[in-house]
Amino acid sequence: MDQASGLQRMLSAMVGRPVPEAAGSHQAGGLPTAAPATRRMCRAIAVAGGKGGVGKSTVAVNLGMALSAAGHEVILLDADMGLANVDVMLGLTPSRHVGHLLDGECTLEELLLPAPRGLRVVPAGSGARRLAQLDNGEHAAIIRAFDELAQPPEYLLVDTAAGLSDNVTMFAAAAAEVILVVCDEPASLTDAYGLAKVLSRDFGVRRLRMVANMVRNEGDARQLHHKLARVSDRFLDVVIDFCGWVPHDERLRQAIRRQSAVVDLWPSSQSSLAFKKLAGAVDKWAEPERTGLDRIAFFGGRETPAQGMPR
Ligand SMILES: Nc1ncnc2c1ncn2[C@@H]1O[C@H](COP(=O)(O)OP(=O)(O)OP(=O)(O)O)[C@@H](O)[C@H]1O
Repeated sequence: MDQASGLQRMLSAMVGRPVPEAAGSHQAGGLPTAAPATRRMCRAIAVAGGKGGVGKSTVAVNLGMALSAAGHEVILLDADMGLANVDVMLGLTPSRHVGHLLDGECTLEELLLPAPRGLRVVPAGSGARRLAQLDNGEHAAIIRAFDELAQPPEYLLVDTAAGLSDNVTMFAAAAAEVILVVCDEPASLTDAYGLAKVLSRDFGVRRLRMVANMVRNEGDARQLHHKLARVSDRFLDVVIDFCGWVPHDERLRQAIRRQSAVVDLWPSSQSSLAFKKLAGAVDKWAEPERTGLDRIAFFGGRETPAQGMPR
């Protein structure tokens, strides 16, 4: 069995039906061991997933707020350029967005919008086609703007768009960590696999994390991870670690309708507790090794001042 047809079979088994063949595949490879380091490095975490509607923005907003509520300095960049939704989800009313930054009309500092629990948001701008098709120089300008912050955050959460556009891959590859949000739908698994393939093959990303969203319990979440990891272990040069799960929770939908984060509105709800647990897990991650990579990255090893106290 050649490698391509092997992948085909595995993908079909993963989603329970035949899957059209994708171009190219990769040999499995090793993962460099992450070196322990101090907890004061600025860390960028992209929240991605490939498929639309799997809960990327929900995870980015609530994980960001859970980290912020635990006393960390957190900025959330809405990187769904041109179709901003983080500000809408949180009921914020930005007067400027990333487009104004690119045009030199404001600094990144001036763009930061305060949200509940100490979270700060960089809005993406809505309805601007130009923002949905940024070129590499513009991606680099946005990423570099974070180097100019007088007080760099401890965490930068980057909420990426759906799909595999440069807006997704450039921002994801520039982050030290990438969380793939996956739900129990065949297209979610295959799209997450597709994104993992592009990030590993074209950008040299060697480790991803997976959060299972809208699942019933941890068993289902781990099963979902197993399906994805089984195929990626075999065909991609990237390791996908399980990093947590969020239950399907009606409270979460209600919070979104009220333009609030569930973590803020109903801190004891099932999903809020899951986001707090996820935040605790994220805060225990070791520093990733990204040595030898020749690409633009958020912060590039910059350190942040000492952490604050829980809010
Ligand atoms: N754990 C959950 N329980 C219940 N509903 C959820 C959960 N996670 C997300 N949702 C709902 O799913 C919908 C899509 O979520 P969200 O907008 O976060 O997805 P997305 O991946 O960012 O979508 P897009 O790629 O289109 O921006 C929202 O209505 C949200 O309320």
